Amino acid sequence: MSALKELTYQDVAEHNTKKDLYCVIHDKIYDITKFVDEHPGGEEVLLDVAGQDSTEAFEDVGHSDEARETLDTLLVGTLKRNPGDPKPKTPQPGAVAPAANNDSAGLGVGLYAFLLIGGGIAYYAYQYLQAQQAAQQA
Ligand code: HEM
Repeated sequence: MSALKELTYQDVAEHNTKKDLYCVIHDKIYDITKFVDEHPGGEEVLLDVAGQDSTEAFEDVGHSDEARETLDTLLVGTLKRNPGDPKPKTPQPGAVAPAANNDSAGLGVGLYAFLLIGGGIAYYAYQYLQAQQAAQQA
C-alpha cells in the first residue's frame, strides 16, 4: 500500500468533481472516485459532499460494517488541520463526554444516613422500653 498523504482542507477541496472525488470522514481522506457509481445510496449524495467533510452525512445514514470496510480500501491520506479550518463535525470515536452521574454516590450517602438514624432511634427505643420494664418491676 502506498504511504498515506497528509492533505489540508484546501487540498481536499480541489478534488470535488465526479472524475476526481475526495471526501473527509473522521479526519481521514478517502478517494471515492471509483466508488461513486457503485454506491448503493446513489452518486448524488457523494457529489454533494465532494471535497468536504462528510463525517456527519456518512454517520447519519448509519452505514454498515461492510460500508466501513469499503471505506478502508479507499483511504488515501489523513487530514492536516490548519488554524481556522472547520472543526470535526462529530466527536471523534472514544471522545464521548463523560456523563455526570453522581446519583449512585448520592444514594450511598442517603443509605448510610438512613441506617445511622434508624439504628439510633431503634437503640433509644430499646433503652426506653428496658427502663419502663425495670420501673414496672420495681
Ligand atoms: C464515502 C464513503 C461511503 C461509502 C464507502 C458508502 C457505502 C455505502 C454502502 C456499502 C451502502 C449500502 C448499505 C450499507 O452497507 O450500509 C450505502 C448506503 C447508503 N449510503 Fe453510503 N457510503 C459512503 C458515503 C455516503 C455519504 C457521504 C452519504 C450521504 C448522505 C451516503 C448515503 C447513503 C444512503 C442514503 C444509503 C442507503 C441507500 C439505501 O438503502 O437505499 N453514503 N453506502
